[in-house]
Amino acid sequence: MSSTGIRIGILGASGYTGAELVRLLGDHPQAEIRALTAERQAGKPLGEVFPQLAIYDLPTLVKIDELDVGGLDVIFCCLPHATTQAIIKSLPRGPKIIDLSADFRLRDPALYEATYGHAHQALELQEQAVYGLSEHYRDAIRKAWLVANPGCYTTTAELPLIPLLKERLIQPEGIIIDAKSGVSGAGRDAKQGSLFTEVTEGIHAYGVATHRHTPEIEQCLADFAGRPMRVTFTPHLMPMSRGILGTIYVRLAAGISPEDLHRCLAGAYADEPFVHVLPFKSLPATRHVRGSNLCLIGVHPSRIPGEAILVSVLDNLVKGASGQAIQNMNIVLGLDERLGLSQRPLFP
Ligand SMILES: NC(=O)C1=CN([C@@H]2O[C@H](COP(=O)(O)OP(=O)(O)OC[C@H]3O[C@@H](n4cnc5c(N)ncnc54)[C@H](OP(=O)(O)O)[C@@H]3O)[C@@H](O)[C@H]2O)C=CC1
Ligand SMILES: CC(=O)N[C@@H](CCC(=O)OP(=O)(O)O)C(=O)O
Repeated sequence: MSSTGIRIGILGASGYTGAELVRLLGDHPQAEIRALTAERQAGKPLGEVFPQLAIYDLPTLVKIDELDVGGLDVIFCCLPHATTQAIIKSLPRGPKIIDLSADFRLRDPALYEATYGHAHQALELQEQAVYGLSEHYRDAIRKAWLVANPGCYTTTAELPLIPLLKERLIQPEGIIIDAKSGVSGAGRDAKQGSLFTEVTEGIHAYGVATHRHTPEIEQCLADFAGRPMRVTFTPHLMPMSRGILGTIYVRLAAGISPEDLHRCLAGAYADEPFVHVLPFKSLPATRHVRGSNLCLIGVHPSRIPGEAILVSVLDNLVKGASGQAIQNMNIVLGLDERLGLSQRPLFP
């Protein structure tokens, strides 16, 4: 291992986002994976849990209390909600932390409690966390030691909406986000709702009017709209392993056309390596981003005058989680944001 390498620990490496980090970091020229943790799978080589990762020379999975934090530059935290905050609080300070859970995303403690059903266990850390939507919080991320990586649905919705709200091209009221996700978004843990028989050959809405990503989306959009935001967000579970597609209905501001929205988005993301706006009226599909850190956005006129439809897609495990986490690590460390993220979409 090179002496200039970034020494990395991954907490929760036996889960989907942890495994995805290992896959992606295999292409990062400076990443040195020094520690991997698991709970039930502790004691095993990661290649036994995920045979596709057996090609890498990796440390054995250990429990978190066996971790040597002092030897690490960066920790990716891929643990379940609520578990995460107590664990991060207990770690010695030093390494930069990129947290993939929802624990440090909501800034208002009362909103956190109302959304997650319990009081936050590490409010002093919450105040120091920076929201990690890379393209829009870059300056704050550069200075952060604790990055709250956004949720997968939230990234899908926020990337197309932020430039339009910032430029006042759409009305802040009446935004509808209809989103569909693959089942890996629910994690690897065995759950009734993730069973083949519950998911195959069908689609269903869930979390209607209550999903915990709604306040996260509203908090982020309010940062750019300069006013409180309320949105309608409905997630659906699809019979596919990866991918999210968000169809977003917006009302145009006075005198604005759907073409203006397209021009704004294309301009806003022209220099971004991971967000790409398709030609006007072209629409993206989840298979166009599978396995990559890309978010693709399409803009289409509505049949209803004064309205427009946006379609946004990403891979929930990459731009929606582990890919964006690596992008954030690169920002925090002052590296080229693209390092380790050159994977092309796997099509079809
Ligand atoms: N899946 C997705 O698309 C996305 C997930 N996220 C978030 O990222 C985080 C990780 O998600 P994901 O990888 O899907 O989850 P998984 O359920 O697939 O993995 C969870 C990991 O945490 C470990 N773990 C579970 N409980 C404990 C505990 N009490 N102490 C220590 N380790 C524990 C598990 O170990 P073991 O299996 O060995 O018990 C496993 O390695 C979650 O907070 C999730 O909400 C964010 C964006 C997208
Ligand atoms: C399909 C599915 O179950 N998806 C998850 C969201 C996963 C994710 O991005 O988000 P968090 O990090 O906030 O968990 C859900 O609806 O809760």
